[in-house]
Amino acid sequence: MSANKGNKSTVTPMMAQYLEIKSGYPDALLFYRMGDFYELFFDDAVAASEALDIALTKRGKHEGEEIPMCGVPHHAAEGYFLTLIRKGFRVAVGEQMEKPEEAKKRGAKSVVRREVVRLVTPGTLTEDTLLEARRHNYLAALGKVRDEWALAWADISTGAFHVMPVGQSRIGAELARLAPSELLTSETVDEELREVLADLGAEVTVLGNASFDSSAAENRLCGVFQVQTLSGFGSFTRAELSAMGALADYLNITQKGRMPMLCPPRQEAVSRLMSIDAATRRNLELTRSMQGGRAGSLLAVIDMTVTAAGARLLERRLSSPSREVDVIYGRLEAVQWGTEAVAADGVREALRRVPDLDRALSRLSLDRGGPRDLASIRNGIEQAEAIATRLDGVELPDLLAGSLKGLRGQNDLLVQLEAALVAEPPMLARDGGFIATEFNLDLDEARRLRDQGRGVIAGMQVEYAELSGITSLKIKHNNVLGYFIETTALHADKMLSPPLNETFIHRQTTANQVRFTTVALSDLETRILSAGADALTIEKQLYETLKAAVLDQAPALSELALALAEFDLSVGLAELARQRDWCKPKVDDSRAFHIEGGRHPVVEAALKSSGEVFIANDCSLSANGDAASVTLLTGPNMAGKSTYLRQNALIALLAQMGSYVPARSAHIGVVSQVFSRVGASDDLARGRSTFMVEMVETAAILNQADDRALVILDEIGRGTATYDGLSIAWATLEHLHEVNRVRGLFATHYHEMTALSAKLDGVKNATVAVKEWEGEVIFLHEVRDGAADRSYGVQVAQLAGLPKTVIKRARTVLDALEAGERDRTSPKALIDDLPLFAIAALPEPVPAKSGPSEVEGKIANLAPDEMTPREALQAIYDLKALLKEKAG
Ligand SMILES: Nc1ncnc2c1ncn2[C@@H]1O[C@H](COP(=O)(O)OP(=O)(O)OP(=O)(O)O)[C@@H](O)[C@H]1O
Repeated sequence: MSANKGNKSTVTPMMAQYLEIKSGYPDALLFYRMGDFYELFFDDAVAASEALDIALTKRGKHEGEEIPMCGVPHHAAEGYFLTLIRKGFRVAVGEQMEKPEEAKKRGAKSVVRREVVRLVTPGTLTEDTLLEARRHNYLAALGKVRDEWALAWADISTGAFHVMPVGQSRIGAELARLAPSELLTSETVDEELREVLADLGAEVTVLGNASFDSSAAENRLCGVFQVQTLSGFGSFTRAELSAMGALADYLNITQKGRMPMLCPPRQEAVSRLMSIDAATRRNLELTRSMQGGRAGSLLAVIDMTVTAAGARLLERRLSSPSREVDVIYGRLEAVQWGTEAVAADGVREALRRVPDLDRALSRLSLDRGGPRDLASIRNGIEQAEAIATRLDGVELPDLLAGSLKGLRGQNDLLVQLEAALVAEPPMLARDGGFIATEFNLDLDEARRLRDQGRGVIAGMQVEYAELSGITSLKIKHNNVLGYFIETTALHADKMLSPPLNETFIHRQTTANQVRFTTVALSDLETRILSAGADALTIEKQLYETLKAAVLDQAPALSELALALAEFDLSVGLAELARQRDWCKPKVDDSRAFHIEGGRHPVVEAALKSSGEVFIANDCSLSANGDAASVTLLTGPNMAGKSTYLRQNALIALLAQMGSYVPARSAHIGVVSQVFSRVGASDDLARGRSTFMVEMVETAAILNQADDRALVILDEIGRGTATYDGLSIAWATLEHLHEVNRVRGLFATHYHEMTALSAKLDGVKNATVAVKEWEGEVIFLHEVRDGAADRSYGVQVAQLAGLPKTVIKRARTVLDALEAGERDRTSPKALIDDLPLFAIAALPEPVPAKSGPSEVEGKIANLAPDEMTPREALQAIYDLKALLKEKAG
């Protein structure tokens, strides 16, 4: 049953109000506040009960039919909001705007006034419980005016606000970088970009074109920032204004006019950042692993920050490495300071005590905060001061010297907050108890009266017990009766008869108890209550004053929070470099790419946890002038080709985000774009064939890569028939070399391609070494110059546990094919010549000989303590060779 068919004349006043409010929010689930609960009705109730797995009940009738209903307690609502949002719903929160008594004054049948105070959507969350502390929660808007596009994005939980123009072909990549949880588009844009947006995985909210009107946007934004003109913030294109304006409009709609604190918009220039498209991000597992979570991603492995804001800054940097040498250099200097300075450890310790200032500030500005947020601000400033003092007189690199300035200047606010707040205040201002004693004399006085009153009540209980002779008599309190005297029903008669009934006034009889009051108790209660209420009123006023004092300093506090995050990130990356033995890369404007002893940080960490060692490898892609430099990598399956390819891309990326890198040394001429593709990855979700996806992605590289691009191609062409695949891979490599002139790594199983190195100056061959022993492969994971002779696919299949008969048969087929290729016989003729498949009897194991053998003798002569690992390995090979020889 739908709520919309309600005929208001036949419905109860409350249902009429419900339907009226609901009609304004047809796309949201309306949480309608009723006392201590939020209730949902009609279709909303059915959908919510299913999504939340809560009971669906009924409440009254509407047009003769029962109304489906479900409800959740208001204090637990946040959790339910989150579940619903994760399941793709949006929630409208309808609150009671007055007390029931106030409504009654308007007439007995009046309904409490209710209004939607907030629309909860994925991009507009602020509650700690709903957010991931270490990740940004971006709300983005995509604006288009004529043929210009722009992206604006904000994190209202921290106040960050950015905008930038974007070319249409880059929209997907930029959205992949930001990974917003909600994207706003206009009706027109939504149609035009349906496919890109579907790929995004974010909630797309389509707004009317009016929200994107660029002229209205200017006024709206001037209103938000309370300025006459936006020119103080920079000059914006019409498309940028449109995107920012839509964002502001949406915040206004969802927050019901209560604008969150937003920093002035910062313009980002695309040309200053390394460009990494969506497929590359997925493929390199930068911030999310292939499984979708943070675990297993590069971010998870390198995150040694100790504050939430530091972790968010790290994610930002990793998602958008710079291509400006100065910026990169500045960040690297900061990390270097962290690795060397004695003071860095102390800074890290102080940072551990820093709370999430950004999010506390944002909640306070939206009036969703409480005393605990004030305490977060206090504790944050305290630690900032402590760090600043610790660094007094210490020589700092420019970036951190700038941050140090941001840490200072909040002493007045700190003094005020320290004096005002108790050490650990409660979350909500509602119940008081957060202002310290001796901060406000009136408050101290009101509290004294209130607390004394409680002492007097205890005395009164003793007095009445004596008077009545009932030792079990108690004075209790509840929200309905206030203070009352209670005895068991056993004493009812006595209490209700003279002389006691002259003092005790009967109030209530329950199954087992009788309750009374007295004139003296009522008086005392009034005094306690008013003292308590006075105390609460004063505390609430003080809360408002303190909140205003904090918000007054909001811009400076945001700067302070950023400065703390910068310190956290620098010392976090320094700690990482120290622990993992990473080196400071050299980054410049050349076209160098020279890495010695490079490692894959994620694979290395995984191997380490199982006690294995990662083999470091060099990589040299340095290019002459504007020529290309591509290494063609061949080698068996499982040898480590993919790992090698990715590790070099990751090293470039880490260097340009301003981090040390997992290598012995690294020299990188700035990379403007990174492309990484793996052949034939499934993309069934998008309904494209694997090969089609591979080709679409390859096309994107060939069309976009310039001579500053780093291109990593892993087995391109393997998704189709051998000769088609080889031809495509061949032509792709030629194009990358001749036209795009990139620096790149190209892994392939098409050994025919190794011939290209003779024809193309910028192409050289490399292979990952293996040793073959008795038909088995031993992976050495060493990258060497030269080409692999074969793929060892059959041997790997054997390792994977394919039945021995299948392996044997595969060997026969392979030998025939290889022999045929040499003699140029057609495959058809070869197949015809092969003997039929038969389950061959496996050879019996050779029985062991008795007595010490020659092999055993040699083993006895080995001196392990004097051998290098290489000599030891060689000795094992020799022994095995001997064994084989003996076995004949
Ligand atoms: N340098 C290394 N040192 C130690 N172990 C490594 C190294 N490189 C790779 N490995 C190990 O080898 C495994 C296979 O590596 P990878 O997937 O890169 O091989 P591949 O050559 O790309 O294989 P395929 O051709 O089958 O895709 C990895 O999971 C890792 O455990």
